[in-house]
Amino acid sequence: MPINYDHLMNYPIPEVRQVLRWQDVALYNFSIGLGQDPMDEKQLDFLYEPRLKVMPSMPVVLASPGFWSRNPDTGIVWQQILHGEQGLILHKPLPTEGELIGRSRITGLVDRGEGKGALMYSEREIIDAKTGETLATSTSTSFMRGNGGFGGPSGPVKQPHPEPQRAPDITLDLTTRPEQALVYRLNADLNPLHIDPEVARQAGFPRPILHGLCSFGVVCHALMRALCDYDTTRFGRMDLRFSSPVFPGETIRTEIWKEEGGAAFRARVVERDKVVVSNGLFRYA
Ligand SMILES: CCCCCCC[C@@H](O)CC(=O)SCCNC(=O)CCNC(=O)[C@H](O)C(C)(C)COP(=O)(O)OP(=O)(O)OC[C@H]1O[C@@H](n2cnc3c(N)ncnc32)[C@H](O)[C@@H]1OP(=O)(O)O
Repeated sequence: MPINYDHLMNYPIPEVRQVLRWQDVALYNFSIGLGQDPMDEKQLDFLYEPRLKVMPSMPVVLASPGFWSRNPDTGIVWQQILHGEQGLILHKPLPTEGELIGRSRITGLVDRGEGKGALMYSEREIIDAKTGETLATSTSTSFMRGNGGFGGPSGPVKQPHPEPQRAPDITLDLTTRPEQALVYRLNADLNPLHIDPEVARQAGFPRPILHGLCSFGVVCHALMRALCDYDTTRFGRMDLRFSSPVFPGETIRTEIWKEEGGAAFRARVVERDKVVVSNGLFRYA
C-alpha cells in the first residue's frame, strides 16, 4: 500500500501519558554515555539520585508514541526509514519525576521523486500533566527511502543551518560503547534496525546502526560540557541533520563554532573520519 497523502497527514498518532521516574532519567543519561568516567562528579550528577539532573536532550524520548511508522496502514516502507533531522526546544526546566503527556502530529510530507525517497516532518509537544504547561517541543524529519514517487508535493523543505567555512573553535570527543544501541532502545525506540542484524542488512547496513536520537544525546552532552559547564538551565534549542550512520562503539567528535546567539556544530566519527551530523544549531544562555 503506497502512502496516501491525506491519510498520513491526518494520521492519528496516539497521545501518550508517561509516569516519569528518576530511574527513567538515570537510564536515559546512562544510555547516551554519561558516567563512562565514574570519578567525574559532574557526570555523576546525571546518574546519582540524590542530586539527579536531566540531560536537556531527554524530551526526544519522553511520552513518545514509539515506532508507529511500522503500522501497515501508514504505507511507510518502515525497513527503509532513517532519521533525517531532529530539533528540540526546551520551554521549561525538566522534572526528574512526574506525569507527562506527549501529543504528536505530522506537519509535512514531501515527495522527492521515484527512487529518491520522501520526507515526513513531525512534531511532539511534551506537556506536564499536572500544570498543563508545555515543557518541550521535539521536531523530527523521517527520511523514507522507500516511499519516493507517492504523488505528494515537492516542498516545502526545511532549510538546514549553514555551516561555517573555517576551522572549529572547539572539538570534543566522546566514545560510544559497542552495546550502546541495546541499552538506548530501552528508552522507547524499539526499531529493530538497531538490534537485529538481518533487519540491518535489509536496510543496507553490515550491522545494526546507532539510533539517531542516541547520537543526538551524545552531541548534546558534548555541547553542554563544552559550552555550558553541564548547567542544564542554560539549554535553549538544538537542531541537526543526521548525514551518515554511526555504528555503536565509534567515537563521535563534536566540532563547534561559536557564533552570535549560540553555536554551530557538526560531528564526525573519528575512526572513519566521516561526518555523521551536520548543519547543527545550538542556542543557549
Ligand atoms: C520521531 C520519528 C523520527 C524518525 C525515526 C526513525 C526511526 C529510527 O529508529 C531510525 C534511526 O534512528 S536511523 C539512524 C540515524 N539516521 C541516519 O543514520 C541517517 C544518516 N543519513 C544518511 O544516511 C543520508 O544522509 C540519507 C540517506 C538520509 C540521505 O542521503 P542521500 O540520499 O545520499 O542524500 P544526499 O545526496 O546527501 O542529498 C540529497 C538530498 O537530500 C537532502 N538530505 C540529505 N541528507 C538529509 C537528511 N539527513 N535529512 C533531510 N534531508 C537530507 C539533501 O539536502 C539533498 O536535498 P536536495 O536534493 O534538495 O539538494
